[in-house]
Amino acid sequence: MYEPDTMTPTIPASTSSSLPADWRDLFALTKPRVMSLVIFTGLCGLIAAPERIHPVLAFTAILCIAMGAGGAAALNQWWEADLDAGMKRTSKRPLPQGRLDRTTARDFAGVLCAASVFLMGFAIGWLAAAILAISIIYYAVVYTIWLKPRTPQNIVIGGGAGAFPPLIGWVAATGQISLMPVVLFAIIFFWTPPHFWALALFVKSDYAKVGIPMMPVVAGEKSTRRQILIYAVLLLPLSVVPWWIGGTGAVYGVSAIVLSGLFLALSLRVAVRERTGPDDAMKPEKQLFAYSVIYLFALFAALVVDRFVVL
Ligand code: HEM
Ligand SMILES: CC(C)=CCC/C(C)=C/CC/C(C)=C/COP(=O)(O)OP(=O)(O)O
Repeated sequence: MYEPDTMTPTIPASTSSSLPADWRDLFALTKPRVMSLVIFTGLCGLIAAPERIHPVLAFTAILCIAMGAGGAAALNQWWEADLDAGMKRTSKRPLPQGRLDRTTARDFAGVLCAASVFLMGFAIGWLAAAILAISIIYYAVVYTIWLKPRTPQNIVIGGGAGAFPPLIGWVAATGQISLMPVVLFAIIFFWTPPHFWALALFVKSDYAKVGIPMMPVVAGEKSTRRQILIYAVLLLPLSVVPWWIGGTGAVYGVSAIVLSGLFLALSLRVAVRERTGPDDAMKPEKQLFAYSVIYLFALFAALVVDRFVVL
């Protein structure tokens, strides 16, 4: 396991007492901004699928994805409260700030996760429920507890967790797994390393401080930049596969080429760049991170638009 230089567990002592749970803190525990894209990709998977389900069932399926993903994110923060307290970016979260006690967070997370899987199973189907359960375990246990503190490949392997939502949406609509949702899974899987390492480059010192072996900390900036480029290169043809296999029309295909082309251009700029010093604002890295989020929203929106527009 990667050995940290220093550990700074600085959670206020008040977390051990029982605090009244504020709904805003519980909501924050679900990482709502990250989850907005998780929910969106799940919804797009459901809409892009060739079969329709009743709107109430569709709403229920998306609610289950939101509850499961939010519950897993809450479990992640329950487990990592000490680490979060030591990092500038995460130190304002409810647990490190002592606004919520750990038992409440754990119970809230457990209820959300269990309810999401059972509701999905009873209302939609047990295949979708099983994949939802796998993705929760993947994020909360395989990534958070096992991979994240051990290997710089944590987010490459762990990226699978966040790639499941469109597959779950698709299976909720059709009841089965086919090639298209597997390709959608692969697109998010290959998108995750550039998405995350762009951010990791400019918060590297945070991760180093608490001993998390993120790629820039372990392999260095140069290697991380090169690896970002490799994934962006692979992502371009992969994002066009849905069109190539006849799963979508030209609206999606052309959008994928344009969006992925820009993704590649921004990644290339990050890859060839040398940091100029400690005051370097890392603007290209921040732009790539911001664009990665826009990219995935736009790509999945194109998938849905394509379904309704016939050229
Ligand atoms: C192992 C995989 C991933 C890792 C390690 C990761 C990590 C991160 C981190 C650390 C942030 C900063 C969030 C914050 O400061 O609270 C972030 C932001 C974000 N992530 Fe990811 N991410 C992953 C996968 C995903 C996936 C699969 C999605 C959605 C499909 C996603 C969507 C987002 C969004 C929308 C933001 C921006 C949130 C904001 O506006 O602050 N991420 N990600
Ligand atoms: C349905 C379901 C369970 C979906 C999974 C949702 C999902 C997006 C998983 C990806 C993992 C993720 C957001 C990691 C954030 O990294 P981190 O937790 O290491 O970030 P932090 O340092 O901000 O805590």
